[in-house]
Amino acid sequence: MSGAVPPLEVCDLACGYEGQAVLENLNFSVRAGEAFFIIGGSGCGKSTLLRNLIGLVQPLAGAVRFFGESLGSNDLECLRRRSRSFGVLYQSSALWSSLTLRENVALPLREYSRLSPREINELATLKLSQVGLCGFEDYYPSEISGGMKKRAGLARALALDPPIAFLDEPSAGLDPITARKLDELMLQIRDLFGTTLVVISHELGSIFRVADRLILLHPAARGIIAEGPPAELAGASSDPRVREFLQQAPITS
Ligand SMILES: Nc1ncnc2c1ncn2[C@@H]1O[C@H](COP(=O)(O)OP(=O)(O)OP(=O)(O)O)[C@@H](O)[C@H]1O
Repeated sequence: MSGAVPPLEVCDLACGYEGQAVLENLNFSVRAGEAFFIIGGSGCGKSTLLRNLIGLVQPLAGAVRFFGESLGSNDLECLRRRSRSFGVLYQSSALWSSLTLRENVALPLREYSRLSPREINELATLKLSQVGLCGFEDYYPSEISGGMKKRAGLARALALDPPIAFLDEPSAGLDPITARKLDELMLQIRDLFGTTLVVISHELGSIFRVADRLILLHPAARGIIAEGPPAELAGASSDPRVREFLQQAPITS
């Protein structure tokens, strides 16, 4: 794996609003096939960073590279390249309420693939079954639970088999059992499909169950104060801010 171009690389990134940096001098890279978490307390800039990573907002400085390439701004060709490079599960799941789950998952396939309508239907059905929603293809988002919405959003994020999936606070608003099942699903996706997961989270249970490595953001530092495997950082970091954040959680396998 060493020497390979990383799926995601962030170089000297500064991001913020109206010229004011919320985060600066960010440098990190994500390895192929890992579950990489971006964590930190409220207001440290997790969502701001995510918006910059997925191209919703242009960085104040620096670069975001997918497999060594900057994906540029928002013309149609860039959007196509982005849709092939990564999928996104938004915090709200962002499903279209007037479409069934199958139709929601079919949307990116209609937009960015050359498959026939029949193939798109079959693939959307397969994607839903891969996230445990077999039998719910014709349901509307209003007819399913919060956990099922997250699964459907994940199926849509993975519809085009992107090598990277960004997941924004996937367990937010879920009860502990549903959150745990979603964690298991994330691990299955990483292990079965080799998808590189970039997960925004402040759910410590999820961090310790799923993350291979993480970066911890801190608002006062306007950047990264720790990087590495969660258990290693919780046990060995000399920075009290890191221990304070990570030691609130029971460490589970
Ligand atoms: N659209 C915006 N315009 C100006 N400032 C913003 C905007 N969105 C966020 N901020 C500011 O940027 C900082 C980081 O916010 P951000 O939402 O990225 O943090 P977060 O870590 O995602 O927080 P949370 O966990 O509560 O969602 C905060 O000080 C916030 O007030």
